[in-house]
Amino acid sequence: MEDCIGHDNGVEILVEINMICKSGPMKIEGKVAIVTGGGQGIGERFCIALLEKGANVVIADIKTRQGESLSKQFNQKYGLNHLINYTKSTFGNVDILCNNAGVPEMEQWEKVLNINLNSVIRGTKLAMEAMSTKNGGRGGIIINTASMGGILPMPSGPVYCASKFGVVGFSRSLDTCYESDGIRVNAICPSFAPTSLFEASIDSLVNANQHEEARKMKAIIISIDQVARGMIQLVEDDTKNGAVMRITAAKGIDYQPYRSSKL
Ligand SMILES: NC(=O)C1=CN([C@@H]2O[C@H](COP(=O)(O)OP(=O)(O)OC[C@H]3O[C@@H](n4cnc5c(N)ncnc54)[C@H](O)[C@@H]3O)[C@@H](O)[C@H]2O)C=CC1
Ligand SMILES: CC/C=C\C[C@H](O)[C@H](O)/C=C/C=C/C=C\C=C\C(=O)C/C=C\CCC(=O)O
Repeated sequence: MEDCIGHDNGVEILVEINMICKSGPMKIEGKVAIVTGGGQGIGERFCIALLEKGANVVIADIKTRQGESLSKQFNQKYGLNHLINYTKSTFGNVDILCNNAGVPEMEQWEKVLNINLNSVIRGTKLAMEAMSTKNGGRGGIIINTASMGGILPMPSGPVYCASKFGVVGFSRSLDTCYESDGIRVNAICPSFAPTSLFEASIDSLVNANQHEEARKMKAIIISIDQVARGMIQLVEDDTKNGAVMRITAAKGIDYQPYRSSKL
């Protein structure tokens, strides 16, 4: 807004108009995104969706046919810390972080918590340092992939469920960071989607003769593309901060309602 209307309330109007202009949807084209677990499944669709919107996408994955050597190199050499520094030094900024990597329930339950929760916390903290307007960054958005298993109990995967409840609580607790650092943090909670992780979970149930539980999970399956559309909605809508998006067969994309109380 170059020219001034000339009198005091003109300036107020200018400020007001500026504020209105600033609240448009976040433009993804040209932004820099990181997608952990981007080698397949939901993460791969996240990469495609962000690429289709013109973002530069850094894929961090330990197991992908196409870029396995790069991913291994990435992960061996860089890890999350170097991943973010590498992204910032290569592209100048980190604007979007999808903490998406995850593993299903397994015997080594500490691994489930380490990857599904600790890495989400670590990645969020590191990205916030890179993104924060307090550190010369330009702000940004962090999408933490939780699960409907982060809202509802999951007898078939109690530790997995605990990790996802943790992701939801952690993400919701960071809603003050938009005001202080220009960073929005949201959680996305898909229901069952046809990926390797889901298939591994079905196999475990079938092997344990829990055929009815497996049938129930398959009955409420959603599409991976639906999840990617939900992620894009969270990135583009800058009114979404500390939000918990649900993606279910029954209700499509909606948001978990919470009482506004905080501790
Ligand atoms: N598929 C489903 O039914 C649902 C999945 N989710 C969540 O979505 C996210 C993505 O899972 P899916 O695409 O379904 O599974 P997937 O197994 O198809 O893809 C997960 C990707 O993450 C990668 N990964 C695992 N550990 C990693 C690590 N330490 N560092 C880097 N990459 C790592 C894997 O190599 C894989 O490429 C996970 O957090 C999962 O818990 C949430 C709700 C539903
Ligand atoms: C052990 C892990 C096995 C599979 C994990 C899956 O990958 C995924 O993370 C878990 C999904 C869990 C889905 C659980 C319930 C889904 C319920 C519905 O979709 C019910 C419909 C609406 C509920 C919303 C409401 O209460 O209004």
